[in-house]
Amino acid sequence: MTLSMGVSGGISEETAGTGEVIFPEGFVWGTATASYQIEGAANEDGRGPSIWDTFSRTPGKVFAGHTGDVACDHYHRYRDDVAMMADLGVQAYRFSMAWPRIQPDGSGPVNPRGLDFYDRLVDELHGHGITPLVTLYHWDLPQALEDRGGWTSRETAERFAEYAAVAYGRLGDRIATWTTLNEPWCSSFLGYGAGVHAPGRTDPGAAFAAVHHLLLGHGLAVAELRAAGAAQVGITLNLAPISGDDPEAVAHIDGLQNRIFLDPVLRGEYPADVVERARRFTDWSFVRDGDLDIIGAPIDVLGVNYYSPTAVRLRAGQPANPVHPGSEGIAFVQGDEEKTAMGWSVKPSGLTELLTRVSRDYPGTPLIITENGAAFDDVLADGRVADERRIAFLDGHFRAAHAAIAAGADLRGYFVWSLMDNFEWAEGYAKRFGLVHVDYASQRRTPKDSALWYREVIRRNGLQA
Ligand SMILES: OC[C@H]1NNC[C@@H](O)[C@@H]1O
Repeated sequence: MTLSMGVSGGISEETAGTGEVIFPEGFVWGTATASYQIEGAANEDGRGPSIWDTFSRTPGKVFAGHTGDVACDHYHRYRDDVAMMADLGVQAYRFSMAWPRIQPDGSGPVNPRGLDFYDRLVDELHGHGITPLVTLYHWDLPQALEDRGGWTSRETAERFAEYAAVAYGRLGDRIATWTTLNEPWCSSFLGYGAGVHAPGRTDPGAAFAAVHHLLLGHGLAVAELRAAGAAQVGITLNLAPISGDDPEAVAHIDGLQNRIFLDPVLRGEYPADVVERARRFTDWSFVRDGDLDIIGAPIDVLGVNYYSPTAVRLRAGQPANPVHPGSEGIAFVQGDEEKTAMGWSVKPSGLTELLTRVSRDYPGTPLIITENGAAFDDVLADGRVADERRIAFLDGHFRAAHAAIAAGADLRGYFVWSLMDNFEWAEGYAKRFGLVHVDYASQRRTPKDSALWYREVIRRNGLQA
């Protein structure tokens, strides 16, 4: 089953507010994870070091010095985890492959034992009737490539395309949907600009070079995947609706958060206003003739990750937010909405706004919500996690997604982040996003109430009144 199969049947008559909501026939319900966040086995079966192995070992970078060395031990427990997904009725599973497992140095020799793991995982998924959706890169760049410049270097983009071809060569017969990158905004602006993610660099110029080479890697990988016969290719972007009273401030942040990725991938051009504003940090000389044609090659599906909206306003004297180069004088403000354990505003209507905007401004590409979910301070008591706030969060966002479909968005599926609690990057294991609770000492999995609720949503293909 491919994930962008045409959904048949119309939208049920949506009842306003909390009424019954039924999604189109064929709508795909899934869960999502990423390799470094769940696999563990960091030094097993030939896996090489990634920038996150290095970063998490750098004192002060990750909460309490947590690392992905063991994580959820998914590398060894994948059969039980897949069986657990099947029990929850999950129809599709979004996971990422660890480049350093497949090419320990990021180039050259392939590690067959790394590919063997994904072989086993994909066969287990198919054995349970669960459709795989793979992300080729979810931030665990081989350290050897970072040592040669990482995403600031054009070479990394070229090596990424080679890696994509290797991965497809082994698994292309069993994976229909291939997405190249997860959230290049995080890899570039958090990793090279603000330094709060691996590799921990704080150089805005490097961040813009990373933006370009990540996108070039995407385009080069799409060409390899197409040549190899991939059924569906795409990319996942973390996007947010930007609101505020000052149009220039909104345009500035919308440009850095959204349009600097959407425009190249879906229009084959960088937004002129972003290029001009960035000239104080870069001369864009890393862009070569023909690059934008490569980056803008058509894709079959756009993955959208949404968590929370962004609101900005002008504030005299406000220092730049290091995550948004050049944002002096722009304050990031939060409303009085409920907050998650990450401090993020809960605003389901932001999802409707985002999906309808993308559909309006970038028509013609089917959308999948590849991540949406929330961290709350879950408590396991008597073998149960009564995570009613997560249920409310998901209920609201599912309704918001349905409203976007009713407004014309071509939304094909929804992957809840995350299947299970896992390594939340700089927050380590302190933040729990899972539908399933993980006791890291025992590795015991406990489906939360939200997982049992989600099972009913999937069975019903919608929400009860
Ligand atoms: O912060 C929650 C998630 N956001 N998107 C990327 C994932 O790796 C994160 O865990």
